[in-house]
Amino acid sequence: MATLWTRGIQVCRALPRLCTAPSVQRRTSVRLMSTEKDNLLVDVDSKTGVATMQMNRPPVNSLNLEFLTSISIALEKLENEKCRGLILTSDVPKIFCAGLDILEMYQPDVERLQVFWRSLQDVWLRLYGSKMATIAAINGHSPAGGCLLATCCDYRIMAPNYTIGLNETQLGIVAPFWFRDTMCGVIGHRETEHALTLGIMYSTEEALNIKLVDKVVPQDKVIPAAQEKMKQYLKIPEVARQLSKDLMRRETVEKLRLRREDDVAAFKNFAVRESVQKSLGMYLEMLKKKSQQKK
Ligand SMILES: CCCCCCC/C=C/C(=O)SCCNC(=O)CCNC(=O)[C@H](O)C(C)(C)COP(=O)(O)OP(=O)(O)OC[C@H]1O[C@@H](n2cnc3c(N)ncnc32)[C@H](O)[C@@H]1OP(=O)(O)O
Repeated sequence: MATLWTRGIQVCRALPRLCTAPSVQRRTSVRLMSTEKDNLLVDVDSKTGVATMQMNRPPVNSLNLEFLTSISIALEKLENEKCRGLILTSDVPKIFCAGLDILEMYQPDVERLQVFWRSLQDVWLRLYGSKMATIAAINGHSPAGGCLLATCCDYRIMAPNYTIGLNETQLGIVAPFWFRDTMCGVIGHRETEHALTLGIMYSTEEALNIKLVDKVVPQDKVIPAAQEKMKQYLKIPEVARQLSKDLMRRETVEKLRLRREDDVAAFKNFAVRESVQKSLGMYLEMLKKKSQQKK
C-alpha cells in the first residue's frame, strides 16, 4: 500500500474516496492515517464511513502544539474524504485527555505560544463545526481541554470512576469564551457558571446527572456503545442532520472565527502575566509531586 507523509501524517494512498464510495471498498476497517510517532491512530470503517480516532500520546494525551496540529490535519482529511461519523477516544489507559499541555503555557516562547493557541482554535473550529456526526467515547479522565474535546462532540459516552470538567480556575487560569459557550450548549448557563467558577471536576456519575455526559457504560463497552449510537445518527438523512447541527452551532462558531486574532492576543497577554506563570508553576509542581509519590 502506497503511503504519503504529509506534515507528520501518514496517509494511505490506496484509499481514494474511501468514505464516499464505501461499497467499492473490500476491506471493512482500514488505518487511514497515523502520526509520525503514532500519537494519533485513525481507522475508517469503509462500509459505514465512520472514523475512529484514538489519541495516543502517553502518559496523559496532553495537547501540545504538534499533537493539536496532527488532530487538526486528521479532522480536515476526514472531512475532505466525506467521512460521515467520527468516534473520538483514547488509546492511553485510564486517560481520555489531560487537556492542554501545561508546559506549552509555562515559561513560554511567546511566538510558539501564539501558534499553539491558533492550533487549538483550529481543532475546536473543525471539531465543533464538523459536518460529521461526532461521538466522544470517554474512556478515562477528561479535565479542561479534554472536556472541551468531549463537549465539542454531538454525544458523549463515559466509563465509570473517572472525572471530567473545566477545572481551569483551580489552576489560576480562565477558560476562554468559546470553552464556556461549548459547555453552555451542553449543560446550560447556570450549571456552566457553577462549573467554571468553581473549576469543578465531576465524577462520571455526577456528569451524567447534570447531562455533561449522555450515557455511562462499563469501560469495555464504551466504544461498542458509541458505534451503536452512531448508527442512529447515520440513519438520519445526511443533509438534514448536518443543517440542523449547523443551525445550533453556527453563531458560536462565527463568534470565534470573527475574533480569532483578538482571542490569540488576549490569551498571550493573560498567559505571560507574572501571577499566571506563578500559578502554573505551582500547579506543575503539585502534579510532579503527586506523580513521584505514586512511583
Ligand atoms: C495561561 C492562560 C490560560 C488560558 C486558558 C487556557 C485553557 C486551559 C485549558 C487546559 O486544558 S489547562 C490543563 C488542565 N489540565 C489539568 O489540570 C490536568 C492535570 N492532570 C491531572 O489531573 C492528572 O495528570 C490526570 C490527567 C488525572 C492523570 O492522572 P495520573 O495519576 O494518571 O497521571 P499523573 O501522574 O498525574 O501525570 C503523569 C505525568 O503527566 C504530567 N501531566 C499531567 N497532566 C498534564 C498536563 N495537562 N500538561 C502537562 N503535563 C501533564 C504529570 O505532571 C506527570 O508528569 P511526570 O511528573 O511523570 O513527569
